[in-house]
Amino acid sequence: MPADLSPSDIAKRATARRAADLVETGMKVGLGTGSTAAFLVSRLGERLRDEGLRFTAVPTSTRTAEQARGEGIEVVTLNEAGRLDLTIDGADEFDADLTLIKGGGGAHLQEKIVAAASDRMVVIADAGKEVATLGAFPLPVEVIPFGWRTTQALVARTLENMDVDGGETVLRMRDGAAFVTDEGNHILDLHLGRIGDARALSAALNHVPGVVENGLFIDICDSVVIGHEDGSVSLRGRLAAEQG
Ligand SMILES: O=C[C@H](O)[C@H](O)[C@H](O)COP(=O)(O)O
Repeated sequence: MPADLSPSDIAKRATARRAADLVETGMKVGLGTGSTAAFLVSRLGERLRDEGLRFTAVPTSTRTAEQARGEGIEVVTLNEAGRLDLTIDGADEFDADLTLIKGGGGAHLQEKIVAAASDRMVVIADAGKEVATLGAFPLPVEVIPFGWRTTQALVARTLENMDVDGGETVLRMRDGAAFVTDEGNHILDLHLGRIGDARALSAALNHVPGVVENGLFIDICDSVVIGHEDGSVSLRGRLAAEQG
């Protein structure tokens, strides 16, 4: 291992390298966003140069698109690609049902659309992201800028009727201003502590006027590759079953 990688980065690199092996020449692949996904894109660039791997990528953010192009990967839009074979993406939390919280980097809207367009979604995550109950990580909710304070109040009222422990809703900030997503929207981070019923919460949040999409991914991810700090990986879901 290179001395400059932290234990956490060793875990991220391990999961990314294992998932990168799933990509085959000719595939159309959704590329996630975040620090773990960055290891994936870098590994795919290596495979492209070393093994002649050729595939088409649909990135889930401008950040990932820039990195992928820099690696020489062919990037197309989702509209150009249509149906995708596979999406590989990071997550902020996942539970035993492979329900996810995503959006810590503010990219969950594009990520959810790309994952939904894919035959399968494989998550790459370090072991610390596995939880018994979702909700310690604040749930990102993308809202349109128009009237966001009203949307925030409506979201707060919605949470009063939900099976959660907390209800604080915080506008995400960056450099002293409201964070702006690739789609020109803002993010409310919901500090819930515990999410008792992710399906009910997701439906209720997406029903609020002004909400574009929340960061819960339900029945979308089929496998998780978990990276450990010793450089090993373990599998959950379909990939675990396939590998026996
Ligand atoms: O919006 C960002 C994405 O959902 C990321 O995949 C998620 O936040 C995990 O990021 P990281 O790999 O940096 O922990």
